[in-house]
Amino acid sequence: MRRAYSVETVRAAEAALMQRLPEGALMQRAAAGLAVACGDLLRRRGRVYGSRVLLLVGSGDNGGDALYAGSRLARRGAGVRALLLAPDRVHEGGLAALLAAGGQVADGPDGLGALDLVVDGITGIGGRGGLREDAAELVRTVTRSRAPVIAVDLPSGVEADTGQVQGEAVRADATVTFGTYKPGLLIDPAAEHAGALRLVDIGLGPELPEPPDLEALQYADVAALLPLPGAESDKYRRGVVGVVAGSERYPGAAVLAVAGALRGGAGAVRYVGPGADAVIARFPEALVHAGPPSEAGRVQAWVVGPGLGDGGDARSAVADVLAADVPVLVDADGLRLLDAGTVRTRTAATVLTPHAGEAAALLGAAREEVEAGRLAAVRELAARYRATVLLKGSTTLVAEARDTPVRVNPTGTSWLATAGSGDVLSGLTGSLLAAGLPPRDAASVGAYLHGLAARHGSHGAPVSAQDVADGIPAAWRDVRQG
Ligand SMILES: NC(=O)C1=CN([C@@H]2O[C@H](COP(=O)(O)OP(=O)(O)OC[C@H]3O[C@@H](n4cnc5c(N)ncnc54)[C@H](O)[C@@H]3O)[C@@H](O)[C@H]2O)[C@H](O)CC1
Ligand SMILES: [K+]
Repeated sequence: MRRAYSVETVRAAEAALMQRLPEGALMQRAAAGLAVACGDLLRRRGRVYGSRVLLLVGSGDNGGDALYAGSRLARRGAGVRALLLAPDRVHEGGLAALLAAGGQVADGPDGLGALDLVVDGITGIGGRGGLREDAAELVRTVTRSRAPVIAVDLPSGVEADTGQVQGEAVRADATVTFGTYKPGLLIDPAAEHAGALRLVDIGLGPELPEPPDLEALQYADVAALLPLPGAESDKYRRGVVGVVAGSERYPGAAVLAVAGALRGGAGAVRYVGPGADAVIARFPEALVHAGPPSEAGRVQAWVVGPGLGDGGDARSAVADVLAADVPVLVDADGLRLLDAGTVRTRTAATVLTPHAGEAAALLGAAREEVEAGRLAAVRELAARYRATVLLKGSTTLVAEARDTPVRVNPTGTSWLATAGSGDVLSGLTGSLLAAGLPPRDAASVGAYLHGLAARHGSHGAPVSAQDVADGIPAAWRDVRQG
């Protein structure tokens, strides 16, 4: 499990740890780990000795880390130059160490020549807002040099606590972060700026509280949550998921939601809606029903909404399902037919799976507001609807109304931005609910498998929603084989 903490929590842990350590010890631990990561990258590109390294040095401790790491690379024979953003306000101990190791201070951003590595020590957890113009100009210059970039602690210019990026920010090939992950390293757009993540243990662990502010499931966590049938299982004990989806206008949504549901671990799928012929044609194993969902037979969870439209039938179908005493996942058109009051008073779990536009409608906010503050939006939605919310996007977030960490899905891919992939996700997640997973786990495991299935089908090429559904078994096997 990747766990992330806010800047405030990191600072408190850092302060507590520093009480027990000699002055500057933490920075030395950070710089040592950073130098190792830089050395690994330089060796992959040739060798450390004689390599040309440029440090971008801000006036805080982030710059200090870069300078001490630079001094270690200089001792290993690298040609290290430091570009100081504020020569009058620089980490003196770090600069002295670099110069003592044979490093130099660069005159300016021009005439830097070819570079083998750029180390971004402009800002870390002390950064506020988009990069100031002087720093932004420097970042533009360095980006043009196309040299590989390693970011210190965070790519400078990203918001550590939210993942937001206002204005210019460093785009790194890798980020070496200290003590713990920060939420901004796991959530887009900042996560995209960070590149490959490397966590350096500086001994902060014991000072970090439970629970973390944010967490990201890893293979082993998902493998432990997958519902596996036992010897005594039958299709009913494995759980039956009901799917209310599709309409004259969107018949395919029914087929895609059922496709996802059949691969989510439930023992049977009950389909209710006008798309029965199309569903049966594709999935003869589906149980199909005409008439209201409440007369369709017992289910352990319902999925309602994909391609449902907003007619009278749709409205009554949603109301019918929400009246049931089992977990209900509401997606797509179903979300437009929801009122917070009904959801808040349900005793059984409710899972809402909006994309940013649907989340904005549920919150009465603008879509841009949701996209600019996804973490805040998903938390607000979960609290306001007293539900588990899966906010879809390049990094999908899962929050619940209880005080548990928000989960961020690490397997997302922009290839999932294709029509119908959400229908597959809702069926898959509904199936995990019917198989008995608690709502937060069903939503985060569903998103995890969905992302992995798309990556399986894609390998860098476009995938269709059907490909994603067909890729779920391979993703499931991947997780189990770990
Ligand atoms: N986590 C740990 O236990 C340790 C972290 N270390 C490193 O220290 C930084 C945090 O250092 P701090 O001095 O508090 O702040 P920063 O260096 O991140 O940034 C402050 C610096 O940046 C300037 N600044 C702020 N906002 C902007 C902006 N928008 N544009 C340009 N410049 C900006 C501000 O003026 C300050 O000068 C942490 O990230 C780690 O790298 C320790 O080394 C080890 C322990
Ligand atoms: K940085």
